[in-house]
Amino acid sequence: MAPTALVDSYPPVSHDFNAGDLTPIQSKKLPSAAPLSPNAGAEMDAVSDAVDTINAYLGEHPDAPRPKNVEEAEDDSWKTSGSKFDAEKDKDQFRNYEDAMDSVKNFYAEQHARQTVEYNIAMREKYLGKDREVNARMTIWEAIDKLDELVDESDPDTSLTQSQHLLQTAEAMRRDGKPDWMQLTGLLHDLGKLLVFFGAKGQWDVVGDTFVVGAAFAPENVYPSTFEQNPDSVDPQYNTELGMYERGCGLEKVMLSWGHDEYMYHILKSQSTIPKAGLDMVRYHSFYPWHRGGAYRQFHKADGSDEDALQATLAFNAYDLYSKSDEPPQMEELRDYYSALIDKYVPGVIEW
Ligand SMILES: O[C@H]1[C@H](O)[C@@H](O)[C@H](O)[C@@H](O)[C@H]1O
Ligand SMILES: [Fe+2]
Repeated sequence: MAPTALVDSYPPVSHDFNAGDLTPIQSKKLPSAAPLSPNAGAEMDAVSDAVDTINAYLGEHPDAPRPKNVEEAEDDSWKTSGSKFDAEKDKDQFRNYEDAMDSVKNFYAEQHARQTVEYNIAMREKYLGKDREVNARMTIWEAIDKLDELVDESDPDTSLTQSQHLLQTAEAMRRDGKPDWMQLTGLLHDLGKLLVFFGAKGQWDVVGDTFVVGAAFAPENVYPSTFEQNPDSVDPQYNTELGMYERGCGLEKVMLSWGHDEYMYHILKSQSTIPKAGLDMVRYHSFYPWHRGGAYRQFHKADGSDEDALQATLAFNAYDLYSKSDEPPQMEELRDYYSALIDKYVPGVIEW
């Protein structure tokens, strides 16, 4: 605000203030203005201590005792408040795979045939193993710009660029008053698609919905018949309800088809301070047969941690999917706002 506006909106300040105008009671309470007493330093210290005490009392002093997990407690409503921005949208217009373009159908035919257990182990070794190579050193903004070189073949719902989709997701959350870390998660969730530039075999091992490998392919997946081309579908180690896993082992122990979710989850887990719920949103956002279809519950851990992850993923999903029909956002106008969130949770140069 311009200084003139400030002056206009308040009663005019009197410039002829005179200490002699103070009533005797007031002047008694104030330390004398001049000359400085030999004790001035000590008096100032006393005043400053008193201010600290008051601030501590108000809970505003950095050293004031604060309730534990104050951030989490404040943010709790995101779990249950749902989404408002999409109230008027026709949800049936999204994820219509029956009438999708051939490129989408061909994408899933290839992905479902090629995502095997063997391939998944090799990719985890390559991208997450202790000897993993750093593919690039980039800030989040550089990564967002780079991702615009990709056109996602699996997506029947958007013709916008990747950066526009990321901003739409984040902006819809911002409009609905979701916490800052969640807005940031919206902005970052697809950056794992950079795998396309880091030696992926194609798009089939980067984008699209994810599913469990190493157990029977669930019918809740899109185009489920295309899994017949996957050699694991006839392997008795893998083609049963539990496959190579134990009931209740927890999703943490289950391998999801390799792609941008799992990769980005690990990048953020090791190089950001985004809370666990945000990491889960990234890790499971493409796991539609699970979060939308209700499949793979046999692997849920009894301690409720997978239910928590499901709640987080569902809270995220509406923004990811239904913001795709929003107006394309103006990147330049939003840069400062999101830069502050990036600096708070995932600053500087990231090792990709
Ligand atoms: O086509 C889309 C796209 O690749 C998304 O990034 C992914 O999260 C979705 O699950 C998928 O359906
Ligand atoms: Fe995604």
